[in-house]
Order: sequence, then structure tokens, then C-alpha cells
Amino acid sequence: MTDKVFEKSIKKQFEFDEEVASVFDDMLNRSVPFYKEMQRLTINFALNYLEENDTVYDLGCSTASTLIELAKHSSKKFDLIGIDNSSAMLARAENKCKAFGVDIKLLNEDLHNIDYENAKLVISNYTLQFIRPLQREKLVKKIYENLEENGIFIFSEKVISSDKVLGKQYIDEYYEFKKTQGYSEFEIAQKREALENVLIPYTDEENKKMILDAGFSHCETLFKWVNFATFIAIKK
Ligand SMILES: C[S@@+](CC[C@H](N)C(=O)[O-])C[C@H]1O[C@@H](n2cnc3c(N)ncnc32)[C@H](O)[C@@H]1O
Ligand SMILES: O=C(O)C(=O)C[C@]1(C(=O)O)C=C[C@@H](O)C=C1
Repeated sequence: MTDKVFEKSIKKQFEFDEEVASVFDDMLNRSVPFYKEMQRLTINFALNYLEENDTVYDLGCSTASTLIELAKHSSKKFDLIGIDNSSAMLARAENKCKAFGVDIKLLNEDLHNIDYENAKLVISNYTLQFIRPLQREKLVKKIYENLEENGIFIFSEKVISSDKVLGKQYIDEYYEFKKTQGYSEFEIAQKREALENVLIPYTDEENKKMILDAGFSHCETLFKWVNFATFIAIKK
């Protein structure tokens, strides 16, 4: 279904409710530049490290697209766990898992309440940005502590520039991208307002500092398009 959520006048903050969930796959594909490429890289790099029966967590799994693709791209069997606190998203995830015949454990939980036992790989694409900064640092520490030795954390985030002028150019370029995807200026402005104080982006440097402060020995940018970046962190 086509995302028309912000065509009408909206006063409330952005939420992962029934309306957003019903168009979410289209919203993501049209709102995150190179989303499919980022997902392909996430899966390929994940598969470089995964062995039979490893446990994989997807934080903010939404409609489970990434875990389904991961399962489809490997002949190995993994213990796949998707976590999200939006019932509307998880209802879609459940239907998709059935339709694709993929076995994924879906947990309707807050990310802070999970133990991340036996985690070999943790994925979190465009989710940490919705967690308040202090809580975000705590969650990343918890992920680090529970990852197995040589465990991997792959995450993607909307990012900002630490340079004011470049930051404004990032936003202009991003809104041009949104226009090419068929979003009107009104829709763009409305969503921007709805996301204010809900989506809190860090700079590349802040993301890497958070990761190294949590204890990871290594963090690199795997992919970047202007204000969207994918990172890989390794626990050694
Ligand atoms: C932008 S979406 C993630 C997209 C998804 N990773 C993908 O690539 O298809 C963010 C998701 O995180 C979930 N989320 C946000 N905060 C959460 C929290 N504290 N606990 C659990 N899920 C959360 C939302 O419900 C939403 O489905
Ligand atoms: O549309 C925007 O402005 C976005 O930031 C895209 C974004 C994201 O990065 O998470 C914001 C909300 C939705 O979850 C889907 C995509």
C-alpha cells in the first residue's frame, strides 16, 4: 500500500501505529535512500560471520523484512529473534513470516527488557534513533555485554553533520530525494514536524563514540548516503 500518512493535516507526534504499519514497507523504501542496498549489505556482512545455529536479534524488526531476507539468503539454520513494541508492526511481521515460510520468534517487548542471551549478531536498522540518548547508551552497553566473543553489531541510523552549513545541505539534499519518491512539500514538512523530538539523530562521530564507549574494539561505516549511515561494530 502507498504511504499517504502525511497527505492530511496531522498534529500528533510520529508513532508506529496501525496507520503507519499498514504502509510501512512502502514508507521505508521511499524515505530511506538505498534502503534495499543497505539491507543487502546488512545480510551479506552478517552472513560473513554467522555459523549454523547462531542466535540473531533484530531490534525494532518492524514487519520482519530483514530477518526474512537473512533466512532466504542462507542454507544454514539460525535462531532468529525479532523484537518490536508495536503490535501493529508485529501483526504484519507474523503474516509475512507465515507467507514466506520462515521461522522467526517475534517478541512484543521494549528493547530494554530483553536479555540478548547467546547473541552472535545484533541488527538494529533505523531504531536506535528513536531511543532517548541516555537510554540509547545503556542499551548499546547491554548489547555489547551480551554479545558472544567475536559477536557483531550492525546498525543503521539517520545522521546529522557536526558542521552547520553542511548539515543544512544534507537536509536539502534529503528533501530533494523525497520529492523524487513522490512526496509533496506538504507531506515532507508534516513528517518533519511529527518526527521532531521523536527521532533524535547523532553525528557519525557520536555514533562511533557510543559504540567504543560501550566496549566494542572496532566500528566502521559500511555504507553512507548523505544523512543515512550503516555501521558495523565488532566485539573482540
Ligand atoms: C524505523 S523502524 C525500523 C525498521 C526496520 N528495522 C527495518 O529495517 O525494516 C523502528 C522500529 O523500532 C520500533 N521501536 C522503537 N522503539 C522501540 C522500543 N523501545 N522497543 C521496541 N521497539 C521499538 C518501532 O516500533 C519500529 O517498528
Ligand atoms: O522520513 C523521514 O524523515 C525519515 O527519517 C525516515 C524514517 C527513518 O529514518 O526511520 C522515519 C520514520 C519511519 O520510520 C521511516 C523512515
